[in-house]
Amino acid sequence: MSEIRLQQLGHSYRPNPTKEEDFALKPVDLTWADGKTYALLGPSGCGKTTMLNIISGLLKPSHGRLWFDGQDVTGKSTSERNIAQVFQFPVIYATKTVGQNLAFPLECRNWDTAAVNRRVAEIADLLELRDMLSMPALKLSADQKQLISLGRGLVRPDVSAILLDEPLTVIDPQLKFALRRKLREINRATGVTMILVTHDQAEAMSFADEIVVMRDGRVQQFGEPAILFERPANEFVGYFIGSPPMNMLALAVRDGGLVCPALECPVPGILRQSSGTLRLGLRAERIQLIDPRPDTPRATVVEAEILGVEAVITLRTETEEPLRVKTRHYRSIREGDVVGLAVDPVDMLVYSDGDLLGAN
Ligand SMILES: Nc1ncnc2c1ncn2[C@@H]1O[C@H](COP(=O)(O)OP(=O)(O)OP(=O)(O)O)[C@@H](O)[C@H]1O
Repeated sequence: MSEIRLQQLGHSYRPNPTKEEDFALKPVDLTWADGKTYALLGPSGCGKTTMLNIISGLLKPSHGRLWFDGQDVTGKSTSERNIAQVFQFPVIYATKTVGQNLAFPLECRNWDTAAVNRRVAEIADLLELRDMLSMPALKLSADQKQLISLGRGLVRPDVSAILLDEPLTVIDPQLKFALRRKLREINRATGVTMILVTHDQAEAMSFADEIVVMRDGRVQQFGEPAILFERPANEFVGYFIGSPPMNMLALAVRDGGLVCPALECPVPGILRQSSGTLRLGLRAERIQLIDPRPDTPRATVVEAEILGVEAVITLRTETEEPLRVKTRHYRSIREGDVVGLAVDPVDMLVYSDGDLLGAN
């Protein structure tokens, strides 16, 4: 198991890259600690698979170096790196039993039969596949087949990391939750580093200790799920993380201070000379709906989307800007109602030309 370090690692599929746009992955420095769970998250085409393939050794980067535990592995093959991979579709040996599938990587390394059986039993226990060892692998459900794919990686005690490329895509929604939890349990039990590629923010948030958010080949933010939610480094992260996305409201400068016309309130913030387009970022979960009073900002209810115990209320502010609020107290709210808004200044984030300027 290894610490993985990317040193100015980047990739262009073009022979002579000259401009930034030529890079599918813009050069980046990142360090992933041994034993944690990570997610690479971003929309289609943002460079997640390119980064994963460089780490696995399927793709040689055009720029930078890759280090595993201080050892330069940039030029090494996948097998020399000891990386295990789980893909979108389970990869199993269809003619073999579950046990034979798990044993195969060890037999290829010439382990003796007794040691193979011991290790296969250990891994089968961990994956809760012990009762199925003699069953044909083909007979298993899609989530169990994914566990076999994972098991074939885990069975090697020297595996550096397990890379998971959208492994939950073909899993039924009801089973996804259980399999995701199982992956985390396995990570905690074995201490093996896991890197999950996904475009699903909920999946990334519930799986990973830390998330790398990417867009257009560039790392936008790297951090714990709670930090990405509470302090998105830029408007894209605020939009991509959270459901609904972070609200963005226009800001104006009055008498040297910041004000939000939609909320009719001052916004604490550090204002620099160079400040460009200023916007206020507000999470839908941090806005309270109250009875309208003359001294509070108001908005009109456009629609309510009921999600069970809570609802997302879409409002139109007095400046005609849309605003979304997530609340449990929605039962008496009707379309066309005028409601009051309450926001704690600590929840106000100021963005200048898209980047976080300062939290208050
Ligand atoms: N073999 C290739 N040759 C040329 N360009 C490529 C190649 N593979 C990927 N690209 C381009 O590199 C960029 C990043 O692609 P990549 O597959 O890494 O993104 P992704 O985030 O994994 O997308 P998805 O979620 O759709 O798989 C895209 O613009 C893609 O078109």
